[in-house]
Amino acid sequence: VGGPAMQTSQKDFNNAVSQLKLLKEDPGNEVKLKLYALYKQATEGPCNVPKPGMLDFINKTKWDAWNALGSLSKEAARQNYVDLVSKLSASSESPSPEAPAADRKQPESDSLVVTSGDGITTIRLNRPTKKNALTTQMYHDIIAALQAASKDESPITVLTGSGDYFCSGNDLTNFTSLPAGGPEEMARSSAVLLRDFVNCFIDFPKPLVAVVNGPAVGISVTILGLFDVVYATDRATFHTPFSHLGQSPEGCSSYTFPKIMGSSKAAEMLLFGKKLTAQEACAQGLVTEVFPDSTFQKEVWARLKAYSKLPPNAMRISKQIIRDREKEKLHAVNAEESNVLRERWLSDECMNAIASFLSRKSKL
Ligand SMILES: CCCC/C=C/CC(=O)SCCNC(=O)CCNC(=O)[C@H](O)C(C)(C)COP(=O)(O)OP(=O)(O)OC[C@H]1O[C@@H](n2cnc3c(N)ncnc32)[C@H](O)[C@@H]1OP(=O)(O)O
Repeated sequence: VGGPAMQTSQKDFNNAVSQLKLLKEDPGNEVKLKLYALYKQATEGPCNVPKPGMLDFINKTKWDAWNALGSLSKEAARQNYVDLVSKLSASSESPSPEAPAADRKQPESDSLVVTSGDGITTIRLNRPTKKNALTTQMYHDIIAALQAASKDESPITVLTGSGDYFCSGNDLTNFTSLPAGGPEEMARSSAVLLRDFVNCFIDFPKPLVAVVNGPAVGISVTILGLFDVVYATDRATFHTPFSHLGQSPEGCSSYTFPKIMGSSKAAEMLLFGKKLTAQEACAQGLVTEVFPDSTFQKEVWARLKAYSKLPPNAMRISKQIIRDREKEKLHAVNAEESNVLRERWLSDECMNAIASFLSRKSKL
């Protein structure tokens, strides 16, 4: 680091600080945290202030990030800061690689990719380095993608993931960017977002298939109870660590899971966070069929392509008959679960669990 670091002048650093304010896109919380830490290190040197208390989430996370830079020199921190800002400026100026389809609003971030072809609209979670954890933006993008898919030409809609995970559930850093209204406002807006997100799955009018390409955690497991068909690789696992996180069930799972697998198996998952293998999830009715990982993609897509040639109106109407009987109940359950979670998110149990996940991160 010594050589190039020495070449970064104070002027380059000041320019980078100004350039950052001109970025067209929000770089996201993790990058902002990194920038904060590098800025502090570059201007004040190694972290020299007392660690904030456990429940002072934001300041503790910032402190952890700064402290994690250890004895990095001011010059090296300046260089890293300048490099990072220049990378961000370059990527925010590069044009989008794909022209938006005329009838579909493209997702706001590249963490979600929506494509259509062979009679199938595929919504792909595309944040593999974070195990496809769902950011707030991704919830909004999935809602928009489902609304568009409900009106598009494809008879079948699929949700799947990129990389080795299907999805690691809610991105736990979502809870660290507190709005002006503080934790209460954060909990309120998250509950509204959760309710709207789950409502889209309840109301989705066509066959909705989950292609579970790897382990699934939290909300990515619970919503499976609202899909019509769930295909899983034999590498997939399914767990909902709600109690570990001081949280409670969502995605209508407090209603769908007992119905699908019986109350005691559902309780083992929802209360104790028991992790199921793909075979177990299939035996309990949460998964429709399990495929060997080596042939998973080939077999599943071949089958879905064949199904997509079935008469689309017949499939919609059949789904409607099945779903309509349950809709009112599902909406009521969703509203209740979202309200309960709103309070849970403000509990010490939940705050401590999230703080503990975040401090695990900062040590990595
Ligand atoms: C507004 C609506 C709210 C709806 C609420 C829903 C409730 C839930 O979904 S509860 C479930 C929440 N999810 C979790 O508790 C999972 C947390 N993650 C993990 O336990 C582990 O990361 C893993 C078991 C998924 C994977 O472990 P592994 O050792 O293989 O990989 P890691 O090194 O831990 O992960 C790589 C990378 O990804 C980050 N990451 C993974 N999952 C999340 C997550 N859920 N939130 C935030 N970040 C996540 C992880 O920190 C690593 O990041 P770095 O490389 O930067 O360290």
